[in-house]
Amino acid sequence: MEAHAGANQRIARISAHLHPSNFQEGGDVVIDRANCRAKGGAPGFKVAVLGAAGGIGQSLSLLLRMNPLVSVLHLYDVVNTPGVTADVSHMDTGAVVRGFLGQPQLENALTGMDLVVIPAGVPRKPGMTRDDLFKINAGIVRTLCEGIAKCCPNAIVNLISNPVNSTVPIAAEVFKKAGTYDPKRLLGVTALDVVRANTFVAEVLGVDPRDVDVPVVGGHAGVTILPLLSQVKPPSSFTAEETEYLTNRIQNGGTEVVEAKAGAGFATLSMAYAAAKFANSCLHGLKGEAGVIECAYVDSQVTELPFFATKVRLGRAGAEEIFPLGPLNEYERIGLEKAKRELAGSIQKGVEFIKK
Ligand SMILES: NC(=O)C1=CN([C@@H]2O[C@H](COP(=O)(O)OP(=O)(O)OC[C@H]3O[C@@H](n4cnc5c(N)ncnc54)[C@H](O)[C@@H]3O)[C@@H](O)[C@H]2O)C=CC1
Ligand SMILES: O=C([O-])CC(=O)C(=O)O
Repeated sequence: MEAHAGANQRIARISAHLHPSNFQEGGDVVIDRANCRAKGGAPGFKVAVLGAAGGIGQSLSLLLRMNPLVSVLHLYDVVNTPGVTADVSHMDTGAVVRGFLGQPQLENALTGMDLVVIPAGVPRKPGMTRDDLFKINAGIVRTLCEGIAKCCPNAIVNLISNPVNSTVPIAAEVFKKAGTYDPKRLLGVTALDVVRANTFVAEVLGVDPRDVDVPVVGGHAGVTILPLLSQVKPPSSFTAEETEYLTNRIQNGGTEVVEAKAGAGFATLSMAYAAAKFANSCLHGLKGEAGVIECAYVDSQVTELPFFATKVRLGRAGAEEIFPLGPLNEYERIGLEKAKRELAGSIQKGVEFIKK
């Protein structure tokens, strides 16, 4: 009889926590195995997704919940997190999932996190450039980074929100202002450019994309996306036409998807895949594994610019080593100059947004 009553109480507790009204009442913990008989929760890292209810955020949350290195997954957005959290929580994987809705719950979403992934903000529409998103996304990134500086200053940050070339400098300035800036922990996510480059190069070579590794340096917009085809692994040579075709296609991969979706969206699925892959590398780095290498847009001394994407080695402290560009051919040297000219302005714009 008593056991029966206990079970009923447990069930009532779970049902109450699942009710969407919890989100409006400021109760942030929604789906938490602490309420269940089996406590669950494998050892691992605590990861937050900010913008979790969006096109990228939803698929990314799904993929992160499948990652055995994630023990706690916090899903934060200004809309729709109750539904996304309930949905993702039904997956029979290990991580505890908690949802957080709206600015008043941002601090709870961030407290104690090891890794914060940010796909929050508006995406572009056909005809827009990534820079057209600056006005709205700059303010969103500032607010979220202020929260990170306050609640989890030691977390690794994976910044996806566009324009990445400017939002990373914005985040850096926010952290500097707060006195928490550690350049190694702030990573602009350019992984989709690498994923695209590997795919398109593999198509041309007629090989499996999983066997291809293309370094993509610079930034994440148009000519600032610079694939180094002379450094492709396995070593390969390309004709001038192939080089031109591949460089253009990699630089305009985002626009290719925006146009194909014809107003109904932008790259969300491939981006979620790329972000999950990149976050996974960050977690392997945090675990202390050796030889974890990815391209990322970081605080850098590789060029005269304060931020630049190159290969980095990920470790317990974040981007522990930043690799030089390596030998470039003439085509790449010209591309590099173009990339730097555009990047300089984008970086300046981000810095001024916080300093003004
Ligand atoms: N770095 C990269 O390679 C790529 C970056 N992106 C960028 O990622 C961003 C998100 O894209 P999508 O997911 O497709 O857009 P989306 O509009 O589908 O989702 C964005 C989400 O952010 C949320 N959001 C807005 N303001 C917020 C705030 N203050 N706090 C928390 N969440 C907030 C929205 O409610 C929405 O759920 C865009 O800026 C897009 O340009 C997209 C593809 C590739
Ligand atoms: O093109 C966009 O706006 C989204 C993006 O950054 C990409 O797909 O690379």
